[in-house]
Amino acid sequence: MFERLRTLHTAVKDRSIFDLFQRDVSRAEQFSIDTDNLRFDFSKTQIDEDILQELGALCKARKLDVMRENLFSGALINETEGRAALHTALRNLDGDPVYCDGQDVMPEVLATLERMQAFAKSVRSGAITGPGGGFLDVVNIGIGGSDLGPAMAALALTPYQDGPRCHFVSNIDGAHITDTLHHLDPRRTLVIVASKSFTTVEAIMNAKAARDWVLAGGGDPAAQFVALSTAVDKTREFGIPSERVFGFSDWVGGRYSIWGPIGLSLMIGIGCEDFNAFLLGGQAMDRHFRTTAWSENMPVMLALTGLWHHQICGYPTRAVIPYEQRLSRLPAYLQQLEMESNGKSIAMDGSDLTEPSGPIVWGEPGTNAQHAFFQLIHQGTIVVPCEFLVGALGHEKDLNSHHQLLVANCLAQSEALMRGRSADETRILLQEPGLSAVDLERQVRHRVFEGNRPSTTLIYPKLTPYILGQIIALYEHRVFVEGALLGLNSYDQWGVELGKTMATSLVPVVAGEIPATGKDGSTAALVDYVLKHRDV
Ligand SMILES: O=P(O)(O)OC[C@H]1O[C@](O)(CO)[C@@H](O)[C@@H]1O
Repeated sequence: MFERLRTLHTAVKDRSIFDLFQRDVSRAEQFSIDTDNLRFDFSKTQIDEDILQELGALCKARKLDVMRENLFSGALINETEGRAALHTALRNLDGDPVYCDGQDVMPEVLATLERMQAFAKSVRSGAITGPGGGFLDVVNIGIGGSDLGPAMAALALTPYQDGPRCHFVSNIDGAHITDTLHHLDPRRTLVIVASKSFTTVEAIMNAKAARDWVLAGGGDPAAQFVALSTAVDKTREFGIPSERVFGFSDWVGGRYSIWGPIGLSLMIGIGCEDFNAFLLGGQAMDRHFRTTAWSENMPVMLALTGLWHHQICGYPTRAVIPYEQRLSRLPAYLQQLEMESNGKSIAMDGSDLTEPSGPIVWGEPGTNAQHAFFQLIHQGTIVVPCEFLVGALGHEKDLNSHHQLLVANCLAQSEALMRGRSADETRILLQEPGLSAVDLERQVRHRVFEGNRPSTTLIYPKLTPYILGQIIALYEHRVFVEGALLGLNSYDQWGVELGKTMATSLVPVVAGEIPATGKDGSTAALVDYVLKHRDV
C-alpha cells in the first residue's frame, strides 16, 4: 500500500534535515500548520514537497474525506460492535442535529450536559452537601478511559481548579484506594463511580471499598455517591439513586469519553465555565478537521507525519514529550487513546493488516526526560521521533525565568536532535594542552552526535481549558486518520478481553481455593510462590 512512499524514503533517508533549511528559507513556514493560534511544526523531519504530495494521494486513495464525514455524521463506523463513534457530538455545543440510527442525539446530549452543570454548580456552591457539610473532596473511581481523561485534564488545568479537590482511584491494588482515602473526611467526600459498562472489576470493587469506608466513617452513600455509566440498570443495582446517575450512549468509546459525563469530576473541580471552554476548544478542532483541506489540516498532518515515521521509515516508537509538568499524564492518556485504538492486526474487512499497526507511544515531561532517557534518543542505535509540546507562556508569572529556561530546553532538544555535532566540531571543543591525539580521538567518538533525528513541535500560547480541548481533539482525530489509512477499526478493543477472562479464572487459584491444574509450569510455580509467601 505504501510502496511509493517507501521508495521516496529510500531516496531521502540519508540527506541532512538541517540542510533542507539552508536550501529553503521558507521551510519552517511551509511545513507548519496553524489553526486558531495553535502551531504544529513538522519541518524538522525528512518530509518534503514530493512526500507531501504522495501522502495527500494516499488520503485521496483511501477516501479519507468520505470516512471523515461518516465519523461526524453518526455512521456505524465501529463495525465490529455495530456502533457509531460520536464523541464529537458531546462537544457540539451549538446543538446542530447529529443523527444516529435515524435519531437526533443532540437533545439528550445537551440535557445531560445541563444536568451535569446543575449538579456541579450545587456541589461547588455547597447547595448539595454530605452529612458532614459541603464536599471538600471528590474521588473519581474508574479505570482506563473512565480515569485517564479526567485525571490527565484535572492535573493539566490545576491553575483553574477552584472547587473541591479531585482525586482519582483506578488500580485494583488496594494501595491506591487506601492511600487516596487516607486523609479524606468520609462525611464530606463525594464519590463518583465512573464506568461505562459498570461491570469493570476494578471500578466496582473499589466503589464497594469506598462505600464501606463512607459507612464506617458515619457517612451516607445515598448522599455521597454518583454514577457515570451507560448501564443505568447496573447503577440502580449498586444502589445509586437515578437522579445521581449521569448516563451516556454506547457510541461514546471509553477513551473518547472525557467530554461527557466522565468529565464530571473535572467540571466540579474547575467549574462549568472552564469546562465549557474545554468543550469549545474540542469543537473548534472538530470544525478545523472537518472543513480544512488535507494539506492545511492539523490532525491529518499530525497523523501523516506519524505514519511517515512509523509505517514508512520503520521507527517502532514515538516519544511524546510535553514541556509542561502539568501534562505529565498526557503520555499515559495518549497510550490508551492511540494504542487501544490502533493496536490491531486485523483490518476492518477481516483480512490481516498488511502494514504495521499504530506505534508504541511513550513519554515523560521535559526537562525531566532529558535527565533520564534522552541519552538513547540522541545517541542510541534506534531512532525515536519525538513529539514536543510547549506553551509560549506559563501560568507562574513570578517564575517567568523558569518558563524561559523550559522553552529554551524544548527548542534546544529539537535543534540538537536535528543538527547533532560532528567529529570536527567535537574535536575543537575537546582540544586541550596535554591531551594526546589518541585520547582525543577516543573521546571524540563518544561525544559525537550523528543528528538528523526527526521531531515535531506543537506550540500553543498557554495551557488553558480551551487549548487543552483543542489538543485532545487533535490527537483523537489523528488516531482516526491513522486508523482510516490503515483500514482498521479504531473504536473496538477486543485485545483487552483475554487477560481479563484469565484473571477471573485465576482468582480462586491465587486464593488457594483450587489447584493450578491445567496451568503452564511458569504460572503454576508463580502461584506456588505466592501461596508460600502469603504469611510472611
Ligand atoms: O468504563 P468501563 O466500562 O469501566 O471500562 C474501562 C476501560 O476498560 C476498557 O474496556 C479496557 O479494558 C477500556 O476501553 C475502558 O476505557
